[in-house]
Order: sequence, then structure tokens, then C-alpha cells
Amino acid sequence: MVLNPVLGKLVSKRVVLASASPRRQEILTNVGLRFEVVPSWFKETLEKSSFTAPYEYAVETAKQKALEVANRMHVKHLRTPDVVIGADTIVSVDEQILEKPVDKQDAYRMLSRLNGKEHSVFTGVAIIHCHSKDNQLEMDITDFYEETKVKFSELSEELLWEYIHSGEPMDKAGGYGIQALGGMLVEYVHGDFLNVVGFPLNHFCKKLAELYYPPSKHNVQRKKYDSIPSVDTFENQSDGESESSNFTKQKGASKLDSSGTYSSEAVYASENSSGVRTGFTVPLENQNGVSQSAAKLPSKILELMDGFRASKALFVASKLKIFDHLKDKGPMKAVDIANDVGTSVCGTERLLDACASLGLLEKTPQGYSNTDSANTYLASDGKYSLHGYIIHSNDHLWPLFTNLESAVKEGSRQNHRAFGKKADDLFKDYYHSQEVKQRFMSAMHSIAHLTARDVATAFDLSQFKSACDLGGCTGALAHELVQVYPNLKVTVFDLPEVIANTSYFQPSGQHTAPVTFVSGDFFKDSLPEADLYILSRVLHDWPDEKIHVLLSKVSAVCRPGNALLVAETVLDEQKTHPSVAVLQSLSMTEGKQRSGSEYKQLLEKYGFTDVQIKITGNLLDVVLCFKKSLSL
Ligand SMILES: Cc1cn([C@H]2C[C@H](O)[C@@H](COP(=O)(O)OP(=O)(O)OP(=O)(O)O)O2)c(=O)[nH]c1=O
Repeated sequence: MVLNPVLGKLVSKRVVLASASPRRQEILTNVGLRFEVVPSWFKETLEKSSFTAPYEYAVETAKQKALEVANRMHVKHLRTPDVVIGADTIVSVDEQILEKPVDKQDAYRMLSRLNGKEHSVFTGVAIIHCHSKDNQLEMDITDFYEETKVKFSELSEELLWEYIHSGEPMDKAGGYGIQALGGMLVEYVHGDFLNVVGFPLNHFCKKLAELYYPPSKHNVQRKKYDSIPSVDTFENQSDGESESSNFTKQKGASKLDSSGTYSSEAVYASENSSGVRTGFTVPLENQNGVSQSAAKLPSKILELMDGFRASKALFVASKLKIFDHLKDKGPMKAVDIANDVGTSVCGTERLLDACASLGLLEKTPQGYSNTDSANTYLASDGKYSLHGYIIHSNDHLWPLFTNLESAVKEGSRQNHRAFGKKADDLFKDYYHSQEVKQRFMSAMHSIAHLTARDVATAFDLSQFKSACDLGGCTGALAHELVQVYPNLKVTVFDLPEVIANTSYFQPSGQHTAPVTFVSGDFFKDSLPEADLYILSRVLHDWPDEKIHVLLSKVSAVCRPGNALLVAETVLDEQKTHPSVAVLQSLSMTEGKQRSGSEYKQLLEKYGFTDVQIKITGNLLDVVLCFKKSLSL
């Protein structure tokens, strides 16, 4: 990977991120940087009017944040870090600087100013290299800023308030988070997206390149790094490493490493774009200063090897409702969470740290708190909560997947091994056990909610007056459809046992027109009349014989010119992507995932024509087709 050489320079250093921002932590963790997080105590109170340009304010604040941490660590903790990174993100509109809103009214004031306009997001970054000489802290500061232009659409008051009530604006500059719900407000972004989220990664890497790979004496033209040097560039430059591993004085950064710290160089191998293996060198030393060589980490494979631990940590934290506790009461100490949920303190602390390392929680001196994603997707009460699906994954899918080896050998689902029951008996649980039924419905509800907007808007469905969502379960998609198409009436058709339990999932706790619920079995009973039939996450579950029964019925009841909408994850033609669907196949249901051409073929077989496929980029893609008119 081309960027490794730059970040590799930090491998043997104690790097500290002087920021509590979970976004910054995530951005840097994602590129494999190892660092400690020590949030800065610097209060963001610099006098704004004393700066001639908004970015100067951001740069100075970033610098002060980093300086405060470097000093504190040196004096209080006697642990001088090698590198401290500070950052500050501000939004600037009409020459005004907007930071984080103090309350909802403030958020409203900010968002109203941004409404319908273009504004700039500036992130100032300070990189401080520290060393201790005679117990005195010496520091070399490098700073820079990045600007990204963002334009908001014209937004209604109602939408702004709905967004503010989501809670998302409160810890974000300008009162919005482009990476989550706030993304819906944005018409365009010009520049580095990550800069808006809080850290201009690309510029940061270029800065490191400037610092660690200054232009060689023989090639002064390469003074300015407009791009991050390629592997080859590094290889060339590392030739002169013995002299250039010391920092050369340049604007904002002065000579740092007078001792020539590196004791050895590990040879990394990578492939260039033509598939030829090239080497580049990254100096490394172990704790004793003894030479060591390092092989390139197969990070993807290591991640897969550990994936089960990460999944299980997420499942257990969800099961213990830790994200709910923290949403209501965070930040909380491990001991208090353990008391509340009735678990051991040491076990809980390990679980919380694991969740923090996975980016699900934030850890500060005050305790643990949810990240934005955890609040939105992991707490059980949010509109987009995945809690139900996570519990289903833990209680149902996990036991099945622990028997994957037998499943592959025998080519069949492993219910008997996982649950001591045959598939049919297990299915009866969905009818008879309230707990299992509720869990399954919650799981379906989670996914339906998350995908509903993309499914509803993949095609313009405004021509239809009525729709019937076959197997529509809790009605999550139906409710989204009537929101998007106010003239549409939607019937949710599902088994009586399902319909009897839907009230819990309704937006206002009850069924709301124009969504109606009708009970029946789509294999046996007659289907309600509609202009548009919907099969969302149904076809992949059933064997061909059942699909034949179902599609024959839909085709028979569908009038010429009326339509069928299928929502499924559509595989590529090789059937190896997206992996979420390919992995789902390993559950060994009797059904299967299909490619676009397979769906087309299947639907045409049952008299549908004009098959159009929309890959949404969400979990579900959408296939729309029309019943052939008689003359065709
Ligand atoms: C505009 C915008 C800002 N932000 C965030 C990035 C920053 O975390 C935050 C701006 O506040 P900052 O003061 O820059 O950072 P912080 O308070 O989160 O963390 P610290 O001071 O400890 O470094 O706004 C988003 O996450 N998304 C966005 O779209």
C-alpha cells in the first residue's frame, strides 16, 4: 500500500492524538496508525476577531490543543510522547466562524445560516514532535489547514428541527455531521470529505512526507509534495536515509531527530500497478534497539481471523443493552455499568475497552460513552436501530455458523446441531414462541428500516395508487412508501401470527392509514388487489418449487401494465459480490441469492417484462418489472 511508508515512519514512535473526537480516532485507526488518545483540556476560547482569516483560528486552536497535551504528559505523567497530533474543525459562513452548538436553539441558528448556501469547513492540524533534553521538553511544531466547500440544499423548518431532535448536531462544528444523517442535507462537497468529518488525512500524509522525506540534495525540484510520494519515490529516497532521516529545517518544522534513532530498516514488499513486486524500506527498531525485520502485515487476513471476536463483542454488548445504558446515562465508569447490568467489573471493563477499540464507544477520563454510530444504530430505541438484527445474529445465526463445517460437508442447514431441532420444528417456534417471534420481527424491522428509503426511491413509483407488500412484516417499508408517495395506499400482507404482533412496531404505536395490515399465507390464500406488488427479502429464502407457487400467484393476480418490485441484494454476474449476500448463502437455506441476469430470467418466466435493476449501494437492491400486456 502506497501510504504505508509515510505512516510507517510513525510505527516506532509514541504517537498521541490530542482529541476526544471519535471521528478523528476512526479515520486514523482505519489507516493502521497506532496511537494513544489523550483528549486536550484546552478550552476553545481564543478571541476570533484577532484572526484575519477563519482558518488561522482553526490552526491556532489545533496547536494549543496539542501543546496542552504535550506539556501535560511531560510534566504530570513524566511520559514524553514522540508525536502529538491536534486538530480543530470549524465551519465558516459569511466570514463567521461556527463551532459546536451549545444547545438546540443554537444548532437551529447555525443550520438556518447554512440552509441553501455554500460554506467552508476548515480543519487546522498541528503535528508536534517532542523530545526531552535534561528533563526539558523541546518541541517542533508543524501546522497546516485544509478547506472543503459544502453546499446545503434548501431545507424546510420541519426537516431542520427533525434533524436537531435526532441529537446528532450537538457535538459537531456547524451543527451537522456529514457522515451520518447530516449527509442528507448536503447537495455537494468540493474537496476532502474526511476534512469535513474532522481530519484531512490526505494533507496529513503529504505533510508527513514533507517532514520525513525532505527533498534530497540531488533533486531539489522535488521540494514541494503535491502528492504523497509513491513507493518508488520512497525507495529512492531511503537510499539517502542515513542523512535524511534527520529532519531538515523547513517552514513550520525544524530539525528533530539529531540522534539518528533508527537502528535498522525493515524491507516491505508491495506490488505496483503492473503487478511487479517492489521493495521499499521503513526503518524499524525494537525496544532494545536491536535490529528486527518485519514482514508486511496481511491486515485483511488478520482482520478476518479476528472478525469473530469483534462480532461477539458487539453481540454481547448489545445483548447486555450497554449502548442503551450509555445513551441514557453516559459517560459512565465500568464499575457503574457492571452494577447496572449485573456483570463482573473486570469482564465489563474488558468488553467496554474492546468496544472502544472497535470504534463503538468512546473512552475518556469521565468514563465510556456511545459514539454517534452507537447512538443511531446500536441503542435499541432509535429509528435506525440494528439491535433486533444483532440479537437475531447472536441467538440464531451464530449457533448456525459455528456448525459451518458440517453445513459445508453435508450441504444442509444445521438446525439440528445448533438448536437440537429440525428446520420445520424450528419454524413452528416462529408461530408459538412469543420471544422468538418478537426477536425475528425486530430483526426484520431493523433491516427494513435501514433500507426502506433506498428501496422506496430506487424507482419513481408515483404512477401507482395501491401497493401490496407481500411478507411485509412490521410495515417498515410500507410506512416509508406512503411517506415518499402520499397518494399511495399500501397493504401489508403477512401471516396471521405476524400481523397480530405488528402494533408494537408502528410509528405511533398503532396502525396508521394509509397502511393497512391483512393476514394470510401468500402460498395459499388469495392476494389483496394492488397496482404494485412488492417482495422484499422474500425470494432468496425459498426453494424453486415455492418460488414457482408464489410468482405464479403474483403473476395471475397482477393486471397487465401493473408491476412487481423485488428488493434483494443482487449479486454480480460472477456471484462473488457483494460479500454480504454471498456470506448469507452460507446459512444453507433452501433458497439462494441471485445475480441480475438470474432475476431477469426468473421474472420473465412468470410473464413480467421490462425488468430494470437498480443497485442502490445499500443492503438491498431493487428490481422493477411490469406484467406483460396481452398484446405482447
Ligand atoms: C462539519 C462536521 C464536523 N464534525 C465534527 C468533527 C469534530 O469532531 C467536531 C468539531 O469539533 P472540534 O472542536 O474540532 O473537535 P472535538 O471537540 O470533537 O474534539 P477535540 O476538541 O477533543 O479534538 O465536529 C463531524 O463529525 N462532521 C461534520 O460534518
